[in-house]
Amino acid sequence: MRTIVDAAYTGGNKSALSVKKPKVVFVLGGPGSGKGTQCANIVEHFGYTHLSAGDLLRAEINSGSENGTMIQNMISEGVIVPPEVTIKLLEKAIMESENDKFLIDGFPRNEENRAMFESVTGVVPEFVLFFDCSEEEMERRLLSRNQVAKWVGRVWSWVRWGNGQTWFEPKCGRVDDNIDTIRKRFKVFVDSSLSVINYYNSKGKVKKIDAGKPVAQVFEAVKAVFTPIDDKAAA
Ligand SMILES: Nc1ncnc2c1ncn2[C@@H]1O[C@H](COP(=O)(O)OP(=O)(O)O)[C@@H](O)[C@H]1O
Ligand SMILES: Nc1ccn([C@@H]2O[C@H](COP(=O)(O)OP(=O)(O)O)[C@@H](O)[C@H]2O)c(=O)n1
Ligand SMILES: [Mg+2]
Repeated sequence: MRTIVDAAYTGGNKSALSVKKPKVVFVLGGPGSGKGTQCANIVEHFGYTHLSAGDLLRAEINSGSENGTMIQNMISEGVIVPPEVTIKLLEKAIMESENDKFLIDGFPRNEENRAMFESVTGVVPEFVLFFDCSEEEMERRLLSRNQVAKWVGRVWSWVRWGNGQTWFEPKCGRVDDNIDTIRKRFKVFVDSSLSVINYYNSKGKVKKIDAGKPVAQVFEAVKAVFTPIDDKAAA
């Protein structure tokens, strides 16, 4: 059965989002710049729903969908998945939510993502939050995210098997948080994603945050962006 979301891709019909008209903020920045971490804070303080494009794609792999193998291969290589796949997942998540305010994290990652999202859904972002961070710092964070995931896996298998000698090295963490794929993801960010940030910058929509600082300090800067002007005057 054709759903209203499918209809958006089969020509002629209006996208479901052009009817819902959600308020959208794009959250962009290199891999490891802290998008997911700060989105969790924004959700808590400002009532947005967080949609991570990467998380939606990983959930699609785990659901056993027909696109799963293709997505898995592309993520392992650090390349960008065809936009119709990612947009469909975002549209579905937005339509299934009762909220009307969304942080879209890690999307659009190239011009094709951006142009198709705007033309299919008719939605333009309120603004774009850009986490600016050096590659050295992002690399450190991603490798440490991988280490933390591995230790969590080891402890989990220790608890599960009840002895210190695990029978297997658990496969934990993200397949793309290894140094080779991290470097490829940095290259994709510079070659393809920065142009999206430049595009929105030319429209005066980019709020740039220095993301190289500790989490709490980054969030202070983020809060200033989200706090309405009236509230700032009253504070
Ligand atoms: N400001 C920060 N300082 C140090 N580490 C951070 C900071 N923000 C996030 N991290 C850590 O860096 C890693 C990547 O953060 P994450 O939010 O997943 O980034 P992204 O979604 O942009 O890849 C995580 O392990 C996270 O705990
Ligand atoms: N718009 C998007 C977002 C993610 N992805 C894929 O998902 C991977 C992980 O994205 P992510 O946003 O979870 O990664 P981080 O920037 O959070 O580290 C990317 O390297 C791409 O392979 C994509 O193809 N298109
Ligand atoms: Mg992330």
